[in-house]
Amino acid sequence: MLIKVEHLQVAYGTETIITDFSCEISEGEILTLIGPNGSGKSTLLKAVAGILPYQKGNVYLDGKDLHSWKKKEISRKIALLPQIHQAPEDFTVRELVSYGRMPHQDLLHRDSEEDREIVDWALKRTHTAAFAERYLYELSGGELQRVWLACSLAQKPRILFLDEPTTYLDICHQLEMITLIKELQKQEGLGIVIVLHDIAQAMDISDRVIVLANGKQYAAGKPETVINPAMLAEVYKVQAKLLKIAGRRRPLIDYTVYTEEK
Ligand SMILES: Nc1ncnc2c1ncn2[C@@H]1O[C@H](COP(=O)(O)OP(=O)(O)OP(=O)(O)O)[C@@H](O)[C@H]1O
Repeated sequence: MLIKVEHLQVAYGTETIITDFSCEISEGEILTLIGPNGSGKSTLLKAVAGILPYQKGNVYLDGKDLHSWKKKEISRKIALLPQIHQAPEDFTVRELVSYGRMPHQDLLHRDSEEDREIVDWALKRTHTAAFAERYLYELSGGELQRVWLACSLAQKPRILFLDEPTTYLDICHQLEMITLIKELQKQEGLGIVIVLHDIAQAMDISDRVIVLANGKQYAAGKPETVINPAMLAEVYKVQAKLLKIAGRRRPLIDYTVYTEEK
């Protein structure tokens, strides 16, 4: 286990968003966070990645309290791909991805041969090498999403936090992203914590699922155990049927929104 979270509490001002949250995160597994809008998923990722302060509880990275790590050291182990990204549009793709190497560099060691090799590897891994010399403003939303993933990979982290990485992608590129995430887990041994709104995708991709509701852990476990009609009714207020399909490892989900009885 690489990350251990104990009784975490995170607040914005006087409003507590995460209350008493505990979990463990290991390399080589895909852990998916699901939960309604505003349930605290992004807040949780930011706090565990050391970007947002937390008010109570403990986070241990490699057995050491997160507060005792320098930000740069955390960034060599955890890369967070947020929902919203900002970068000057006059950056080229390669320039942006090269920024992923910063946690491994200092003033005397900038842009080494190894850095360039890792940037090339990240571009290749995310199928973005073909437009490495283009400016960011020349990319589609889906291409840009993959470039940001390349930037996170260039950090060479052991754990990747991905906040809704499929949201702006068409169905083909969503599937491509999901396949890439599975490859990164299997071939690179990365631990991946991913926030998803698509429950079927969560069912398909995850080794483990945590359901967050109102800043608390509602349920955690294998996707086929955690994702069930009772959870979907209570947490998401939808009626759902899980449909078993021959040849598919996990069921499909058919939803209906509850309607007021006349
Ligand atoms: N910087 C901030 N200051 C104050 N409140 C915030 C801030 N960021 C988020 N919040 C609030 O914290 C709550 C949880 O937000 P968060 O973004 O973590 O939820 P989420 O589960 O990721 O939501 P979504 O699925 O909509 O992305 C929301 O009510 C949000 O309005």
